Amino acid sequence: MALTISSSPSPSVSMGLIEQKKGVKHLVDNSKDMKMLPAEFILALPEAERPSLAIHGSIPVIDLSGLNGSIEQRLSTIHAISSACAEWGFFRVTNHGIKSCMMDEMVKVIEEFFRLPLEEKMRYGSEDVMDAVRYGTSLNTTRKHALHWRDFLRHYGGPVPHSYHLWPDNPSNYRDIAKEYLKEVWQLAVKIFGAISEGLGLDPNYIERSIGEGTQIIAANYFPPCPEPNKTLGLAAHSDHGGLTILMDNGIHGLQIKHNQTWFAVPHVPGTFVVNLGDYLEILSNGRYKSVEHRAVVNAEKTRISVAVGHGPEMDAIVQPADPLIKEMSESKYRPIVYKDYIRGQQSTIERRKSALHEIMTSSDNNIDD
Ligand SMILES: O=C(O)CCC(=O)C(=O)O
Ligand SMILES: [Fe+2]
Repeated sequence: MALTISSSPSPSVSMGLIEQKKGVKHLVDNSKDMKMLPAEFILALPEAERPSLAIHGSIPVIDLSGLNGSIEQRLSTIHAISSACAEWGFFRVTNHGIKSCMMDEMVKVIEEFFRLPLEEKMRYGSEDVMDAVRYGTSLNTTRKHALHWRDFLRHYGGPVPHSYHLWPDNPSNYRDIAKEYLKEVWQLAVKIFGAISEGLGLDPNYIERSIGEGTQIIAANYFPPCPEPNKTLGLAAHSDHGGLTILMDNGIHGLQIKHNQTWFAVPHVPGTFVVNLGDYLEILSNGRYKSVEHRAVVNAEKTRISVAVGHGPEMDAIVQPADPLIKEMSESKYRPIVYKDYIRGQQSTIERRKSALHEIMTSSDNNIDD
């Protein structure tokens, strides 16, 4: 069922448009002892999809040190990654080579950014989904929809971050820390892309070659405590547009993933990353792997921060299934599309889920609800 703006009368208070655009941190900071969720945030979620009903589960855990081990270890790690991609589309990585202190430092500087006065953050305010740097709130404030309980900072990274000079210069160490973090995360993504290529029976460099210079986008999400967390979401169900997202948070639970039509809560495990497949890999694998819907739930007590970094092809690349996989399956299950057009379309939806991907599927027998 679609998420729609609740039509039932709500006893909650209501906010003006200007106030809405100031975001949820500002709202919470300026409302003493808020007990009720403002009506604009109430999401009409089907009963079975209530955040509190998610099952506590565990996703596959991949020890990446296996990729540098003996031939047997390497093959068994690649096999474990392929199975995780086919069965879950989500896995946790350990021994990934990024130091915990760097992860902590990144979360800390993001937290400092969100703690800046509103005017300072608004220097990066943008409603254009393609802008290189954007501070904002909810999902898409240019269109009327039930608001999401999150503020965000998004910007491009990449091995050579062309937009570096546009990134926040306050906190003063933000650029240095983010640059270093994004560089390491990029290398990690390339390593996993290599294993996924091999698992798909492709040349080990196939995906790396396909993404070329690539596109890396960081989305730092800030979810303050919410007065009625079961009535809204920090981020509603969506799949990511890129190939791989590498995600961490500040230790506060909130990520849920849809697996076999059931929402699973994914716990925080210190020092690890959660990796998920996005639409680009579903397309490239010609549907062998599916991007997975996930969402962020909020809680009444603690602020949650998550840092998601997506990795996809160059903006002007034409996204389509890998040739060898089209030949193997005797059909192409997705229509070619320029990646930036795909992103623009996906980011402009308000009922996100996997709607953008469904638009480019060539046959209706693709499992719509996977
Ligand atoms: O907050 C989370 O755990 C998920 C964030 C996410 O899915 C995103 O930014 O795309
Ligand atoms: Fe996501």
